[in-house]
Amino acid sequence: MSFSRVTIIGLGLLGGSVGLAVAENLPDCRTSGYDADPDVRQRARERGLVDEVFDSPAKAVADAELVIFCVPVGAMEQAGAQISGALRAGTIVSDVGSSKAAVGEALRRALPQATVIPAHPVAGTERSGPDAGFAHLFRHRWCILTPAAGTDPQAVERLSRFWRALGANIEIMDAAHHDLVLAVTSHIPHLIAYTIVGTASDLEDVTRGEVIKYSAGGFRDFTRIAASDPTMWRDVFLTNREAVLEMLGRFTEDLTALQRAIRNGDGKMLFDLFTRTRDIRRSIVEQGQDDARPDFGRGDHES
Ligand SMILES: NC(=O)c1ccc[n+]([C@@H]2O[C@H](COP(=O)([O-])OP(=O)(O)OC[C@H]3O[C@@H](n4cnc5c(N)ncnc54)[C@H](O)[C@@H]3O)[C@@H](O)[C@H]2O)c1
Ligand SMILES: O=C(O)C(=O)C[C@]1(C(=O)O)C=C[C@@H](O)C=C1
Repeated sequence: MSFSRVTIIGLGLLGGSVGLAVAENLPDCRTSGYDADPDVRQRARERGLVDEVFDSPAKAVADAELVIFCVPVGAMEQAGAQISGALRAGTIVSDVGSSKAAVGEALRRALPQATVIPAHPVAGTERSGPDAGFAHLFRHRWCILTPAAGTDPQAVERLSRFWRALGANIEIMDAAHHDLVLAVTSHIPHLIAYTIVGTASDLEDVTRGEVIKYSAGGFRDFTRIAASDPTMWRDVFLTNREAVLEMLGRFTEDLTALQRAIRNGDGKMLFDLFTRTRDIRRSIVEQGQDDARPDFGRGDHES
């Protein structure tokens, strides 16, 4: 059975995209929404991100069968607590947060009576806010569900069906494993982008104007990632601290080995590594996961 009433808490990039994707793919499902920021609520009404925007979180969730929290991961517990007295029995509670173990614990603490199934659509852009969302965001993307052991399998299947209807592919994973994998594939790449753009802007011998003027493809790609929302990413690093620190330790060791290879003129090491990494890129393209493809759902929304 699919959901006929879904509430979205947080109407920025992710919340807005979920609302628009439901309208496009599940026309029989009615959506309601709430955001803590009155300006965002106003813009969400103007853009029609959900069928009805409420000024109170309790009213927004009153008849929901599914509530999805689309707020920064550090705000999940407080956002959950705001609706704790207002949920119907049997409501499924989920989220879209980028880290999963801490978010699952936060939502279960705030809503002990609810069926909590954390989720992470691995899809996004560097943009944020109510103007950033679009209906195709989840098409051909993975959505990872991290239910705790013992979660009702029918509820998990119901949520999986919901995300499949929005175009996503489903993977079910242990929350701790999710956090380790995403530390490598998403969180550390963002940290590297923030670092390299920060370093470039702090240089004394190279002016900020030169950095902007001569930014070639590689650096420009880093600047896109480094433009991502500061609140969201602060919270990701604070909630996925252990996995990020573990992977950062490995990364730092590998970077030091590269530094040594450059100093020692060890061309073979550099060539072998660059050959291995090129093969990874080729595998991604071969598997059809290259988001430069025209139907990947980003194109017309890029600024
Ligand atoms: N941006 C991405 O690429 C991306 C991708 C996948 C998952 N996520 C996750 O999605 C979530 C939302 O990210 P986003 O990019 O949509 O951010 P966003 O800044 O675009 O939207 C977040 C919204 O949450 C609202 N909010 C904050 N606290 C609230 C509260 N207590 N109650 C109600 N509303 C509240 C804010 O006002 C804001 O409008 C985060 O947990 C993030 O980790 C983001
Ligand atoms: O494409 C981008 O701009 C993103 O950063 C999206 C991205 C990612 O790292 O892949 C960012 C955070 C998420 O939790 C999921 C997706």
